[in-house]
Amino acid sequence: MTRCIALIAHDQKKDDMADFANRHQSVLAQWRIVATGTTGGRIQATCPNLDVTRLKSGPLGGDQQIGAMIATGEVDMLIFFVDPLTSMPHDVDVKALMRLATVYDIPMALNRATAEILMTTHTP
Ligand SMILES: O=C(CO)COP(=O)(O)O
Repeated sequence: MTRCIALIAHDQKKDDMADFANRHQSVLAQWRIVATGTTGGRIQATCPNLDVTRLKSGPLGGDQQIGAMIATGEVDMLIFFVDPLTSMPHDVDVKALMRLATVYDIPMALNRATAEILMTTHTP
């Protein structure tokens, strides 16, 4: 079964995520991709050939959905470009997602430098 990668970016990091997805399009195409709603929309607009399953927007439960998918073994790797300089109403959801990625010990990149490494070291 194709392994699944989750892609998420906070608003200030969405340009970065769109660029990242564009540059790694051929590798990402080998994964099943899930994303929070707005991030997924940006990725699809930049990379129309990628098949992206869009969940709810982060503040409306998208982080929690991805956390649940980690808990059920449906998400194998998380790339989350976080904005460390803006406070978020759904900060508790973000923390819960990171906690579950840690509990289930899946590869998790929270910035681009680490995401770049995961793209070269982890295959679906
Ligand atoms: O807020 C987010 C993650 O916490 C991202 O959600 P969106 O991709 O819907 O903006």
